[in-house]
Amino acid sequence: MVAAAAAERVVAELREACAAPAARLNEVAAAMEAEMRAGLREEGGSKIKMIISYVDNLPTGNEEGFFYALDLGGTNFRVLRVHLAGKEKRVQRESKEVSIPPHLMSGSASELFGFIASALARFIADEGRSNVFEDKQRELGFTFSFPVRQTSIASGTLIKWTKAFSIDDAIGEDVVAELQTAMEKHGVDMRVAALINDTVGTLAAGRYNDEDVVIGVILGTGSNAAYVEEATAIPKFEGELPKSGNMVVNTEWGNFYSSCLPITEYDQALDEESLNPGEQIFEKLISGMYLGEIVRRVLLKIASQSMLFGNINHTKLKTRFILRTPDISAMHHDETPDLRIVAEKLADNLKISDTSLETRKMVVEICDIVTSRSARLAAAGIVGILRKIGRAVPGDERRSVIAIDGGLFEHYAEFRQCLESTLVELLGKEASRSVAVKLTKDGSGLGAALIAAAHSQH
Ligand SMILES: Nc1ncnc2c1ncn2[C@@H]1O[C@H](COP(=O)(O)OP(=O)(O)O)[C@@H](O)[C@H]1O
Ligand SMILES: O=P(O)(O)OC[C@H]1O[C@@H](O)[C@H](O)[C@@H](O)[C@@H]1O
Repeated sequence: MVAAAAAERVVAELREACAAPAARLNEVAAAMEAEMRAGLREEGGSKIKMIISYVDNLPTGNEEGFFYALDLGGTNFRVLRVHLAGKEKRVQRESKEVSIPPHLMSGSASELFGFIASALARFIADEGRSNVFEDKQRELGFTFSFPVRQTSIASGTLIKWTKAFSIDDAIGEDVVAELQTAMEKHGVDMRVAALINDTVGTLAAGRYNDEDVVIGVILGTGSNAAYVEEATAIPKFEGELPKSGNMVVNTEWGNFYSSCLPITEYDQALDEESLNPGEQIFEKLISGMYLGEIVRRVLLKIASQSMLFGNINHTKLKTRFILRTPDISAMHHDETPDLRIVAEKLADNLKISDTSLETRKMVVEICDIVTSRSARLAAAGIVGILRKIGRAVPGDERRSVIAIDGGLFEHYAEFRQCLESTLVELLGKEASRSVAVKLTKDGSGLGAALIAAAHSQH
């Protein structure tokens, strides 16, 4: 049938453009490692910022006390109170999660930080008069999942927004000062003991339960990675060398770019129409905010080049971000014999009905091509970091654990399996035996509390 042939051609071209064989992934890993070195050499040395976190000692497990955590991520915002109980490692957590009202993502800094401070004030008010603090001031770990040039453990200026945020008057401002001002306005008496990126929190939370954790990765709405670097391997670091000899670095790998990346026409169009054109290219290839959108663009091309979906109204199909990564995850994992879930998703989201089983299989294949590329590139980024720190290379017997959080990794099984199998493929059977990947939940909460505890004034 002509329609099927035209559609097949689109899929064949997509498969070719997204191809990420081991040879190409090794080029990506080598480019990542080279960009890491350039970013450590001098500020602005690379597109990847390689931000010094001022976290130079990771949790010991002895941390004790009550600490609060604020977690501002790409789609949600949480307030937590964490009770750390030392070696027993019983961690009690009370938390409240709120979705970030979309209008706040493009409003003003004072609106956003006012929203955060008011949620914090309500959380504390709901505690009632708890005497655990007596005369001590409450302390807070602030997890802020955007690129910040840290100036100390508890201060840093916003470099730029990413994902779906774009609040111009916050750029260049100290995000802790903004929060502190908003807290004072809302009568919240609390000290920000630490400002951390969520990858640093994930690394800290991972290390709390496993001393071999050396890398923290987020694969959620956005994507990023942090790792433990030797302080002497950071030429741009001018501070006093930490006693531990280590420094956690937030790579901000989402902004990585290399000509060896498998970029398609769909990625280029998505980037041109995004809030941050030319920025975060690696993130736009691999993270949860974008995978569904890439698939939508492929389906739109098929609809415009063939009658495969019949004579449909393209309005939905032309609506950006109408197809989300949870939707393609559901289609990708559809095990019903007639791919009924695929049919439902196409009808509900895109008004594409009465598809044949062949057409549904083609849609699943498109999800698989896009998601496999994403998972394989994420694995290549991890291998680049491992090689930078001389881990999992021939002769290295040390165990290396990668702590990973984020809704994409947690909920998309095909993605997770592809990432893990690609790590084995790239590292080789021998070396990959010393590497483990661990889903590490709540680095933004527990990790922030742990780092706040390590910098407590009590
Ligand atoms: N079932 C799912 N399958 C695939 N991806 C999912 C699923 N659920 C959530 N996600 C992805 O995870 C992202 C949310 O990640 P999460 O870590 O919870 O928050 P954030 O990244 O905003 O901090 C969503 O934007 C979405 O892309
Ligand atoms: O947890 P999220 O919202 O998916 O964020 C992941 C990453 O998203 C990127 O866009 C930010 O620049 C990083 O700082 C962040 O770590």
